Amino acid sequence: MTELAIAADGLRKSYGDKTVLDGVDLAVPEGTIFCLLGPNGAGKTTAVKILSTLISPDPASGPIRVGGHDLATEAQALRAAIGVTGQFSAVDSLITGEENMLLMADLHHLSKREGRQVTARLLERFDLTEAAGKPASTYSGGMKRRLDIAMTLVGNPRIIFLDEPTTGLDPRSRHNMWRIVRELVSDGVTVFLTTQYLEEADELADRIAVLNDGRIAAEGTAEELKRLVPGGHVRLRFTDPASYRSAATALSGASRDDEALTLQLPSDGSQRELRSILDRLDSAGIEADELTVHTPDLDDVFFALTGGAGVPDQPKESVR
Ligand SMILES: Nc1ncnc2c1ncn2[C@@H]1O[C@H](COP(=O)(O)OP(=O)(O)OP(=O)(O)O)[C@@H](O)[C@H]1O
Repeated sequence: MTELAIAADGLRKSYGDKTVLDGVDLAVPEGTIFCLLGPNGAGKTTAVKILSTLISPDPASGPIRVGGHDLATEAQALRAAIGVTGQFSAVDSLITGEENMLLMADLHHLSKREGRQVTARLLERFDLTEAAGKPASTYSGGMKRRLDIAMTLVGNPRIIFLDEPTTGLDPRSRHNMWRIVRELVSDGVTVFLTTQYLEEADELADRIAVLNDGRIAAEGTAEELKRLVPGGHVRLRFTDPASYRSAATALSGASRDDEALTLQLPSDGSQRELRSILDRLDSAGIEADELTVHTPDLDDVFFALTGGAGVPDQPKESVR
C-alpha cells in the first residue's frame, strides 16, 4: 500500500475568535501532487505553515504526520524531510544566485566540495548557470522562483510545499514552473501545492482539495470535481437528417439544433449515463456520427464550491 507523505486529521487553527482552519483532513500519498485550491484568505498559507512547522496548530487538532514524522513530537526530523518555497521566499536579493545556493549548502552542513557540486548541478538544472554570478536582485520573477526551488532542493527533501509558486509569473515562466514540478514528482518527490489558478490545479494535481471557510468543500481528481457541478452534457451529431429526427424522438428531453443536426443532453459524463444514452439509441436502431462529452471546467467547480452555496444538486433533467 502507498505510504502517506502527509496525513492530517482535523487540522484546526484560530486567531482570537477568527477560525481559519476548522477541521481539515488531509491524506497525500507519496510521490503525488496534491493541490490545495481556495480563494484569497481561505487558509491555504496557514495550512502550509502548520504542516511545515512554521506555526503551531491549535491544541484541538488531531494528529499530523509529514514524511512519517509526528509534527508534535518529531518536528526536527520532519523539517529535515521537507522543503518549503513560496510567498515567503528564502532568496537573499543582495547576493548572487550562486552565493545563495552555497549558503544553503552550508546550512545543510555539506562539505565545501559537495556544496559546489550540488550548486553547479542545480543551477544548471534550473537554467541559472549564466546568471549565477549576478545579484539575485537583478533576476526576473521566474528566475527568482527557480532559484528558490533550487535552494530548497539542496537539502534533498522528499516532500516539497509550494505556496502559490506561479503567482505573478508570465505564461512562459508558469509553464516552465509546471515542467519543474512534474520533474520533481517523476523523481519521487511529493508536492503539496497551493494555488488560486484553476488551470494550474487541472494541469498538475493528482488530487485537488477545495478549501472554503476553513473546511474542505470537496476533494478529488479534477475530473471528479468537475462532475460535482451541473453544466456537463453529451452532444450527439448526425449527418443523416432522418437519423437525427429519430434520435430526437428516442431521446426525449434533449435540446435540438436542427441546422447542425446535433442533440444535447444534460449529463454528468459518467459511464452509467453514457450507457443509458447509447442503449436508448441502440433500441431505436440509430447510430450517431459523433458523440462528445463536455464536463464543466474547474472554474465552474470553484465558483460553485466557494460561493457559499455548497455543492449544488445534480441537474434535474439528467438522462435516466
Ligand atoms: N497571524 C495572523 N493573525 C491573525 N489572522 C491571520 C494571521 N495569519 C493569517 N490570518 C488570517 O487567516 C486567514 C487565512 O489566511 P491565509 O494567508 O492562510 O489565506 P490564503 O488562503 O493563503 O490566502 P491568499 O490566497 O490570499 O494567500 C485570513 O483571513 C488572514 O487574515
